[in-house]
Amino acid sequence: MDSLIIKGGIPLKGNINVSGAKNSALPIMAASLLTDKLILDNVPNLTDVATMQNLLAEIGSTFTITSYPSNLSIEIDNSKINNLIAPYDIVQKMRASIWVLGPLLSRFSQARVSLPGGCAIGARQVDLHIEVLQAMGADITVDHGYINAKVKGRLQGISFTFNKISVGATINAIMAATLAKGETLLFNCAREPEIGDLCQCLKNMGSEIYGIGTSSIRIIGKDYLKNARYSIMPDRIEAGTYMIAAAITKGDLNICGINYKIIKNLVVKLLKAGIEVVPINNGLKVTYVGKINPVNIQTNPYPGFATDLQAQFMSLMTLCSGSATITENIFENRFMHVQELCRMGACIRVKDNKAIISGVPSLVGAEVMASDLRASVSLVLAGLAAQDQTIIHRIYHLDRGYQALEQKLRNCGANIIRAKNF
Ligand SMILES: CC(=O)N[C@H]1[C@@H](OP(=O)(O)OP(=O)(O)OC[C@H]2O[C@@H](n3ccc(=O)[nH]c3=O)[C@H](O)[C@@H]2O)O[C@H](CO)[C@@H](O)[C@@H]1O
Ligand SMILES: C=C(OP(=O)(O)O)C(=O)O
Repeated sequence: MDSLIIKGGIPLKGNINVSGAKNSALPIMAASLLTDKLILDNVPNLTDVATMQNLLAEIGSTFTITSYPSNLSIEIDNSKINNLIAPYDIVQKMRASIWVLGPLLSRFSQARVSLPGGCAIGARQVDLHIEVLQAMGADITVDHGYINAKVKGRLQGISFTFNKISVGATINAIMAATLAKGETLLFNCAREPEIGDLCQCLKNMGSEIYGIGTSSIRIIGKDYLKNARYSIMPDRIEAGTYMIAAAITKGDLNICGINYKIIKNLVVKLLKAGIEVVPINNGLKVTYVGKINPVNIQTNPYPGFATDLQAQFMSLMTLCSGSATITENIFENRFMHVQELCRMGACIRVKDNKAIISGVPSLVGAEVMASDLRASVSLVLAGLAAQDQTIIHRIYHLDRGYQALEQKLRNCGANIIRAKNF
């Protein structure tokens, strides 16, 4: 298994271009099942994208992929779908696989999808996905670890209120509703920008969707959707990670290709921490100016502070001049990085869903283990700031969500290499 070796203590300086958003590319690839052909531009070159491609190929999709230095264009042809089963061996690799359920059911009236199960960050149920599709008329049973869904004819438009905010369930419901009979009203929806991106793509495919970006979404179901082309939005979590990299390494980075508005919550917290963040042409300039103040954060559904940036922000707070509290409200087990950060000299206490961080003057390199995607990158950030050498094992998680991570960091002065089978 690959490892990363980082020699820390170098302030990062330069430009980093933000790639397309993983969490937008994945549902949009699944949404392609609602039509015969979808061409996607600015797709990030990530293992999760390859996993979604494998899953769709299993279902019968074919692909024409053009690889550019900074992204992929993917043409998905779904005109010969021949298998409505999403098998365990692919689904267990990636939770986002659950997003083929809504489109398959809505377009082909049935689907059998392996339960995605839990993962390192929490149990991650799919009850809301099932509930909303049942409300639309689907007959759903779970057996032998699979969700079996079918509907006589078409799904029906409904009025439905989610009893909990869920990105995934909102996405499955929206996709299913685009081909349902009649109008669907969804309340208490997640408002993440990636859901807006999906909706814009669905509109290009001929969907009628109102309330995009709000918690109440109205969809007028269509008999069919048409072929379309769409460019994936920039990855706000990747952008936020590099913004924190500038701060934690006492550096100065231009993060290019990100809009301030979708990352405002992090900007506000970085400003409070005493980090300078200013808009530049097509992005943000992030500069360390001599201090890291303690700042408390609480993760919450968008527009709250993103849980996908919690681990990275915790790395930054390990070096703050005081004590900061981080509260994780989305996932019940998203503090796997704490133990590893402590191996590097951080001082963190966890009580229930709160981590109390007492800032230390510096971190020291150590051998650490990556447990999930954002935990992994939080260790990279800590390693970049730490004295001496850090070795991070099990880094395959990083390739799920960070395109060309080492290259982007090296371009800004980082001393980071990947060691094979270390
Ligand atoms: C590929 C992708 O885009 N993943 C993102 C998506 O994950 P995902 O879509 O899985 O996250 P959800 O918003 O659905 O989950 C939020 C919470 O709701 C719970 N829940 C969810 C569904 C359900 O049926 N029942 C239930 O109880 C989950 O266990 C979790 O505690 O949103 C998360 C929250 O912003 C992000 O961290 C992930 O990066
Ligand atoms: C949790 C994440 O992804 P997933 O939902 O695919 O596990 C993430 O991107 O941080």
